[in-house]
Amino acid sequence: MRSYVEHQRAVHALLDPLASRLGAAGSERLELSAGSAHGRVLAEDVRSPIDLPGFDNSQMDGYAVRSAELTSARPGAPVRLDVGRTSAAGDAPVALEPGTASPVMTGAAIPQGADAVVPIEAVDPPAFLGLGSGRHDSPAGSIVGFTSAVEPGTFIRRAGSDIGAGSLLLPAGTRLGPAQLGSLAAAGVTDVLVRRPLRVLLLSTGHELRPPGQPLRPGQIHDANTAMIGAALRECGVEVAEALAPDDAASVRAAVEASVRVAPSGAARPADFVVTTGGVSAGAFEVVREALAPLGVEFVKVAIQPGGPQGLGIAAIDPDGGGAPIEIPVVSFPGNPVSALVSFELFLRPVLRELAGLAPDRARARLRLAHDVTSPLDKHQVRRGVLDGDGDVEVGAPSSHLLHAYANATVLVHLPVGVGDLPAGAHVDVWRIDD
Ligand SMILES: Nc1nc2c(c(=O)[nH]1)N[C@H]1C(S)=C(S)[C@@H](COP(=O)(O)OP(=O)(O)OC[C@H]3O[C@@H](n4cnc5c(N)ncnc54)[C@H](O)[C@@H]3O)O[C@H]1N2
Ligand code: MOO
Repeated sequence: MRSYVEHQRAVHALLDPLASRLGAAGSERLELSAGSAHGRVLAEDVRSPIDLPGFDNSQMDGYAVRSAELTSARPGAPVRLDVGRTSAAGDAPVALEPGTASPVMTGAAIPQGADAVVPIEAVDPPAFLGLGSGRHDSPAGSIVGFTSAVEPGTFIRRAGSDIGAGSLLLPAGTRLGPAQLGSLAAAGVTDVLVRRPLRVLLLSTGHELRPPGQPLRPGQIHDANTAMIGAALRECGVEVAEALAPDDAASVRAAVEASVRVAPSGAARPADFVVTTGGVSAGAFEVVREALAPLGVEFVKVAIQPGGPQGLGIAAIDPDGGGAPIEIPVVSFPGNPVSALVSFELFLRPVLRELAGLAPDRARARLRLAHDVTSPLDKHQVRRGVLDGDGDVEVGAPSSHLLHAYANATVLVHLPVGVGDLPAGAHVDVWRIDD
């Protein structure tokens, strides 16, 4: 039986070569306004076409001044200046006449001739004179006083201080989240070249399965794995094609063969890899094993619970007969829903997130057990748990059909090989799954 870490490495080695398909060759250009670039990864460097800020502007609501005119300003000996023209956000720059101070608003262009801004709170009077309600400039004859000197540059946001025109805004490989999309928008960028996502065929197998919404005959159950593993794959930036295979090896094989064909219209791209659930253990109708073992997929037992029976390998497929075989990586998970999702967390999620330029690991912590637990000595057991009011771990039952309990869990609890009985208060490693 292979260890969990050995199998994790094997899955990594199987899928890591897919990185070569994610370069600029397979990339696509997306309009940022459509929102579809969110979460995608840049395929090329993006340089800023403009300075940001685009012009010197004020960091405060206040008065723009010539600092040299305020050098003598003291609390008992204020410098009084005539109020000049106002600069509001969106106004073209105005000129600051010598001997005047211009009302300037946050984000407004610094008037030509000014070299500092004094916040309104520090001005006498600490209010704009006659501005507002449709009045843009203070009445003629308005005067304001300043009671301290000001350093040149105070409260001025210089043009290009965030980034200069032509400088690297975002390097290739950047994942486009809110801050990155905002930064591109601020620079006026309208479209970007992004890496194409990997595409997977997600094949759920089982004669008993019916999609949610279809009536169940005796012995039938709803297909949970397609929705669950499909969502888990999408969270890793993977594009998912779903298929529910009837319970025979020929249809499993046909679904995998169809996934590697290039559609003549170019509408649906061929899959880069295949993930299956079900049909891998010791039963009489193990269709995945029957269909894919002859093509080169290996079925193994991993010292883990849940998720013991696993399959992986390269399937060599000759979709049109007689041609050169197409090789496609396959990862097969057991059908029990909890087993399938735990398998995904341990074996597939890290490598897929790495390929997508996302953080591969779950947030980890070492926490105390709220109660005694028992785990099989020869298996790495992964239980689902929640934290109690003290932040200690309440560990759920181990059975791999308890999907509802998984849906309410906030941590995966790791009880490695060699751990048998653990008392309340003992420390265990947990992965947070509550994001
Ligand atoms: N004699 C043995 N029996 C079993 C062994 C074993 O070593 N010897 N291993 C057990 C373990 S552990 C697991 S895990 C399962 C794995 O079975 P399969 O991968 O072959 O999966 P199935 O038999 O197809 O299904 C198992 C279970 O999960 C339900 N299922 C399957 N697909 C779905 C789905 N898409 N949505 C919801 N539920 C699904 C299925 O109805 C079964 O109840 O084998 C044990 N047996
Ligand atoms: O490995 Mo099975 O996943 O224990 O239920």
